[in-house]
Amino acid sequence: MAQPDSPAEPPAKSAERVLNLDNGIHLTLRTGLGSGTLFVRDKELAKRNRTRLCGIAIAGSSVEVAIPYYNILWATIFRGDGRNELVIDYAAEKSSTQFRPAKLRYDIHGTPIATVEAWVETLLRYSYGQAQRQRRAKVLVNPHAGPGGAVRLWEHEVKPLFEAARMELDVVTTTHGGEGTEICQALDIYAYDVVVVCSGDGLAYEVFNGLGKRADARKALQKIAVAHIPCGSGNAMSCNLNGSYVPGPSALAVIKGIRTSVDLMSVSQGSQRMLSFLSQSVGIVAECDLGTEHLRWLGAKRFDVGIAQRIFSKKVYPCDIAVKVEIEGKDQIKAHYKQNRNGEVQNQKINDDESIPGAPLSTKDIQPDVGEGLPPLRFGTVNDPLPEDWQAASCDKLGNFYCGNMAWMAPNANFFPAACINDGLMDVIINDGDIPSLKYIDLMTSVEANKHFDKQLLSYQKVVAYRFTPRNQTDGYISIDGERVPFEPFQVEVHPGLGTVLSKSGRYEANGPPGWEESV
Ligand SMILES: Nc1ncnc2c1ncn2[C@@H]1O[C@H](COP(=O)(O)OP(=O)(O)OP(=O)(O)O)[C@@H](O)[C@H]1O
Repeated sequence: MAQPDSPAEPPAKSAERVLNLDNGIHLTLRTGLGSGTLFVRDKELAKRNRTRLCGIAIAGSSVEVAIPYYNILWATIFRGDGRNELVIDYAAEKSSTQFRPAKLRYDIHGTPIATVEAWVETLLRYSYGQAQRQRRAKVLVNPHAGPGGAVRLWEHEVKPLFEAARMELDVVTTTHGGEGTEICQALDIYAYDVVVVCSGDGLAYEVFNGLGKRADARKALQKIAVAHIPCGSGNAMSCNLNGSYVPGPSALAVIKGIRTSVDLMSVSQGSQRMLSFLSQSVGIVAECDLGTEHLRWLGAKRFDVGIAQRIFSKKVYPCDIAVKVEIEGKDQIKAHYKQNRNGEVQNQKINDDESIPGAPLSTKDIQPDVGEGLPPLRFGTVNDPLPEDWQAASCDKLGNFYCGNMAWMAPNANFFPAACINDGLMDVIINDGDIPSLKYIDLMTSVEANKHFDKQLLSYQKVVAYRFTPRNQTDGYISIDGERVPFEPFQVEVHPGLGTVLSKSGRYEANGPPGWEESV
């Protein structure tokens, strides 16, 4: 089980680490290698949890149980009529995908209250680390997301944990498409810390766009973190930020999540400008996503079925692509990933103070700071002349154009292993569509094993902007974050660290491109 970051110094004094209560109850806070755990010496509790608690086998003493700090949701002193009680709420692991809130209650009449208060504060400090406690959340639940069931998942798997963590919840079940945008456009950004979407990635797209449409867009995107509870079929955002595609562990990751700057992208098409947080695609992947809506009941499997159905058709998508490339060459990209990964501690917004600026940015193209709305477009719109220093190419045989801002696009689909959360760069992969079927199958199936990155058939670049212009086709699929947009030219540029999310570790949870550790 993942642990939160090491608690900030100063370390607790020994009296703050061990709490001795009546009836032989000892509560010990143990940090250090492999621990970060509350040990509870309590015969009765140990008897009830004979073998395991929170997924941790009980070692050594048969009267001691272990609860990782990561699972601690809250601790408080309940002051009753002449009887004070220490109450500790934690997430008990029912299975690897399900947590249930549970409580420890101990009478503390024989212990000075100040001692217990100090111990409680130490426990909370260790358990939350850099994460904000008791977040105020606007929760949006899309009852029609993915295979359905988001309302049930929210009620049973998530809400009880959020409540046990004493989060302040304002819940809306959406009634129509676009409501996420409307709500976030009008949101009182000083009344909330986070917008949590219980949905697929579509509702997160609406939230970013709602915040982006405001006159104070930049402030709103910095002040309000966006978090995802996976209830759709792809659930990319949660895979990347929570390291999970199921609601229970994701709920815990959101409770303990760290505010982190995330790159966002502006897409201009016709006279429209929209924000994209995840991806844009044209070709086989776009068709598999948007052309399989009728298979929604299959959950994530609908993408596999879509790929299999299309791979033999050798369909090509003629187009012009112009790119402002920042890093070319797979070895250089691995080296960039390594650099970024090793220095990424800086990517976290160290606390929740809204005045903390976004993460340090590695891109050379920082946008000028003008006004409070969305940053101005550095490269103009799709209707402007193409900048001269962009690499332009005509692609007659394109099979797949895929631009990603996150690594996983769905569970087991780490399409962009070199993606970094706020390096100010977008990852673009391109492959032809007329490659032999068996090689195509090999290429597509190698994504699941994270072996596609080094394949010669696949080009992989890091870019700051591009323009895509379809040619010789009357209609087709263009996907922006999984939403269909008109089959017309579009242009995209990245905004370094413009958005804010809650992440488990201040970076994407994916493993990186194969062999990045050895790159120089
Ligand atoms: N109550 C509702 N009725 C109809 N549409 C809704 C409602 N609430 C939200 N939507 C729309 O549903 C779209 C898809 O939502 P979402 O991403 O949450 O689920 P999904 O598409 O099923 O998930 P995935 O992208 O993983 O397949 C969103 O663009 C949103 O506009």
